[in-house]
Amino acid sequence: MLNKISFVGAGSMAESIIAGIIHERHLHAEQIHVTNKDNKERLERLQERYQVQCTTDRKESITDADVIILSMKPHDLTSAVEAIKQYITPNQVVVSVLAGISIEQISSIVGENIPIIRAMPNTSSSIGYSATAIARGKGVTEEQLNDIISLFGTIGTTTIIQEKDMHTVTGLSGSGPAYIYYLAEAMEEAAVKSGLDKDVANELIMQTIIGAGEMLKRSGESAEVLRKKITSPNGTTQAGLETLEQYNFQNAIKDCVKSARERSIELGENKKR
Ligand SMILES: NC(=O)C1=CN([C@@H]2O[C@H](COP(=O)(O)OP(=O)(O)OC[C@H]3O[C@@H](n4cnc5c(N)ncnc54)[C@H](OP(=O)(O)O)[C@@H]3O)[C@@H](O)[C@H]2O)C=CC1
Ligand SMILES: O=C(O)[C@@H]1CCC=N1
Repeated sequence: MLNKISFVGAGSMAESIIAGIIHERHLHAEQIHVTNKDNKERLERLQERYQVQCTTDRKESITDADVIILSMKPHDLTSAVEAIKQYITPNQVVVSVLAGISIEQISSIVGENIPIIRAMPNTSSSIGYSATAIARGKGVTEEQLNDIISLFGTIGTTTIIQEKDMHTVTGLSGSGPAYIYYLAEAMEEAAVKSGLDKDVANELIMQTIIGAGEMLKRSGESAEVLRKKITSPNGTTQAGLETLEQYNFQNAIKDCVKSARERSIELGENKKR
């Protein structure tokens, strides 16, 4: 049972999780504490929007928190943790949503005696639709793990994975919503170019994506089978898919996920910012 959670980092991902938790009423706003580097306006905005406890006082934010959620960019991890480390105790659990950074790396900065969990949510958290992968570090108790599963469970699905798979998951479902939005942008542009009203196009695209997602979830059939059911011989879908093939669409997607995965590895190796 969580009484206080503390976000260190108040950007897009922190806000998506906060919005989801508040929306699902998993915790009261006053149980959620948020701090960032130095952007006071951003903290004020979050406080106004969600009534969460925003402060630049790191001691106040960290002390007595059951969970500390690290939600800064990977290159800010060391400086952010150095500033809060003195207030973290072994009965707290640190959850990192950072791409690429391993539990071992976090542990070496936070302290070997602090339990650490890695989570890879996505921005659909804000409406309770995240696909969150969770990897457990050494020293995390069953109770702490269950608390974290239940926290992320309020903002979408949770899947326990081995930490070695975190780079792949980051490139797949962490970044994944952006690939879908990119597709939606192109579909909208094509529709508008053919004379369709933008709002009409958006309504149809949106429902098409939701419907396809729900079919994948509920029909019990594979993506391939579902695709084939739409593709009449010599019909419109076939014509569309043949064009995608000419552009090597599937290879582009495979390379997209691969590049994101490789970037996650690179972030962990601290090669390039
Ligand atoms: N965006 C996404 O879809 C996803 C992101 N992630 C991960 O979440 C993390 C955050 O990403 P995102 O929210 O997009 O990033 P943003 O750039 O939107 O936010 C970063 C936040 O970190 C804060 N910060 C920087 N330095 C410090 C510090 N020293 N102490 C405390 N806070 C600090 C910033 O504060 P200030 O404004 O004051 O500088 C800002 O609030 C990344 O590690 C990313 O890999 C994971 C899954 C999905
Ligand atoms: O682009 C990024 O690095 C982060 C991690 C996953 C999604 N956004």
